Order: sequence, then structure tokens, then C-alpha cells
Amino acid sequence: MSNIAEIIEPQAKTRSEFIDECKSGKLDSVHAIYRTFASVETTGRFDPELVAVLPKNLKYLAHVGAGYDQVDVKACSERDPPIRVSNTPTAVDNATADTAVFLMLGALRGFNVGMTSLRQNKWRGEPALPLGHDPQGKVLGILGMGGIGRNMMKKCTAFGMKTIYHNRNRLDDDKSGGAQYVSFDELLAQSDVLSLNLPLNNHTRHIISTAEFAKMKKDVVIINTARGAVMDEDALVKALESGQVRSVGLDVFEEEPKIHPGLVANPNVMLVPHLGTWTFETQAAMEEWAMDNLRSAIETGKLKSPVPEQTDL
Ligand SMILES: O=CC(=O)O
Repeated sequence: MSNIAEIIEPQAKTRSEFIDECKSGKLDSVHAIYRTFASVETTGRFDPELVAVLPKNLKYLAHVGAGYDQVDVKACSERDPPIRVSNTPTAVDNATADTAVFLMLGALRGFNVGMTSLRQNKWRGEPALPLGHDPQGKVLGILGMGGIGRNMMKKCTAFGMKTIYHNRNRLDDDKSGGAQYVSFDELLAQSDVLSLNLPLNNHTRHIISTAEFAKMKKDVVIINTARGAVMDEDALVKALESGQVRSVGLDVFEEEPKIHPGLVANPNVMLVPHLGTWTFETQAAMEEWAMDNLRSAIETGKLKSPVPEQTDL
């Protein structure tokens, strides 16, 4: 990158320092931002307050990640001139779907229960953990069929699962991978394993809560590798306690890195600390993808993968 642009690293260690640094004019020459998921710990969300003070010459924001809920795209679009935002779709698909499959098998088989009892020197526990379930012949329901969902479907087809999906709009067969389209309620009612693969936004926040758990098969297994807040965690803990939901596999949480104590306490819950894309290969692919967005923006004025809300901008 340094052969086509000068690279500046902000010095701020907190959100208020970052706001001050932006306001000081020190970053005014910045045309494009490269932004990581973890940078939210320093700057907080790129919400309207932050977007309003971003460098005045800023035109592009390359987010390193598929999910870009940390960035208020509407506020970016409304700036004059607008800030064009990109993400890194497809680069994350394999590693995230692999994580979902790991969680699914673990949740179906009750592996967490066995792994915990073994480490407590109790072998399979007393009484022994109940028999698990095979994925073969089960219905995988995907809420949010995109790159990760299709990748997961391919892997689960190899396990002998049948896939159904629901999106706001039905997809062409090449995009759905041939999975059967069903209504939201049918998805809830028919899935043995429900995998959440949808982005977090105002339409999807708590899309799964008490009323939805009640429509699911008793004993359903739920996997979330999307964003914690697409599911109501309080309601989930209650649904697990009542036995409505048998087990869940979670990579993402409503208030990461805080975890609901009811989830930690429940051995039927497989928990992973947001490791979905945490591999050498995938991190490298995501970084390269974000760099390609910046290179393309600087050289041609167009991002390689603008976020869908801005394709017409
Ligand atoms: O969580 C990871 C991503 O959105 O890429």
C-alpha cells in the first residue's frame, strides 16, 4: 500500500482521544480508513457522533470483516461527500462455516458435557451424559442464506443433512445452492438445527426471542456465528432452562466479551470466544481483501466490494 498512499496511524487510545484527534485536524489529509473489528475497543462504534467528526477529506472506509454492524452506514452515506464503506465478504465463508459445523456437531453430540466431565476426572460424568444425536437425516435451517450459509450447507450436505432456508427475499437457485425456501415460521417449525447466518441491523436485532423459541421443535439445536444480538440472550437462557431449546453453539454474544452467566453455567452450551475467522489463512485473506478495496478506491475511485446499502451511491 505504501507505494500508492502515505499510511498514517492514529495515536488515540480511547474514543474521546480519537474524537479529539479527528477534531484537531491532524488527520485531515486522510482519504481512506482501514478499520479492524478489534478497533471498536478503542474508538467505539462508528455511529453518527463519530462519523460527524471523521476527517473532512475522508471518502472511503474499508472494514476488515464481513459483518459491518460496527459502522453506521446510513450516517456514512449522509455525509457530504458520502463516505463509501466496504466489507470483506466471501473471505470469511470457509472459516466461519467450519466454526458453525464444529459447534453444531458439539451441540448435537453433547461434547461439551463430556469434555467438561473428563477434565473434572469424572470420565463421562455421573450419571453418564445422555446419548447424542447424529446430523445425518436432520434438517438444517439457515436463517440468512449468503456465502457462509451456502458454505455451511455444502459441508452439512456431506453429513447427510437436508437444508432449508429463509431470507427476506427468495433467492435464485444459484444463490440458494438449491436449498428449499421456506417462510420464517416454517423455518422455525421444521429445523432440527437452526443456524443464524444473517447480518445484525435494525431489522434483525432479537429476531429470535421468546415467541420464536416457542415455534421451534422441542429439542432444537441453535448455532450462532453471526452476531450475538440477532438472538435475545436472556430469552435464550430461559428457553434452555425450560428444555425448549436442547443445546446451542455460540461464537458470538450480545455484549462481547461479556458472556451471560446463564450460558456459562449451562453445560449444554458450546461456547467459543468469537473465533469464527480466527485462522492465519482467513485473517490474511480478509486483510488482503480490505487492502484491495483501498487500492481500488485510490486507483479507480471505486471500492471492490461496497456494502449492499451503498451499491447505488
Ligand atoms: O465476525 C467476523 C466478521 O464479521 O467477519
